[in-house]
Amino acid sequence: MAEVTVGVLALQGDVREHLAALTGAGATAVAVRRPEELERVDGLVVPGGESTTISKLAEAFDLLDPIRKRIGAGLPVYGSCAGMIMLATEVLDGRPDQQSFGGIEMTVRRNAFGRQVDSFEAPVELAGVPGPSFHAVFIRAPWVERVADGVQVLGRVTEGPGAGRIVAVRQGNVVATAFHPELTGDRRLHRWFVDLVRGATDGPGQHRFAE
Ligand SMILES: NC(=O)CC[C@H](N)C(=O)O
Repeated sequence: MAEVTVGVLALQGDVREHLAALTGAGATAVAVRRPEELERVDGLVVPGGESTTISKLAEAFDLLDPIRKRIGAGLPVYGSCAGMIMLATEVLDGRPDQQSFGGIEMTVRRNAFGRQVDSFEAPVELAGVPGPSFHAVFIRAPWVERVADGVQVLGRVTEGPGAGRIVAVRQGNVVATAFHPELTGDRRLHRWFVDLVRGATDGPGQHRFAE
């Protein structure tokens, strides 16, 4: 199987958990803090954490535009929770100066499930990922309020206060979930993403556009 290097944006958030999950899924996993490090990866994970902080640090570390450009050139990217927010073209309830990388034409609402359900767990089935429902962990999670044509809805909350809400999406090579598979032992999503990276990579630094 082709070896692929997947970066984890290491500015803030649950970086270590994603690095471990990617290693477990068969990729070479590296932390990305500088533009030079970004150039070497075949795929990128934007972790959960705090999107306002990740946004500020991405600007301070000169990563905002390089990441936008690589996404535009077809880089496979997966974002969980705050990472989902960073991949949205429109963010509701964000800070006025909050920036995102874009990549998925969608509107997300930060902290959407509200205070009473700051954190909760619910089963979520993901289209394209075989096996039983994910035991999805939501922590001050966003939900997706609108998707443009061309954005595939991969999963919705099936139970509880947010039942029916979209919490997993894909547009081309860019994938996002409102929940955190990196916090559970379930590696199916990371394996699926590593396969997506393999499929998109013809050689180091070469990326095709998604089907
Ligand atoms: N667990 C998380 O990543 C929380 C996301 C956080 N509420 C934000 O707006 O970025």
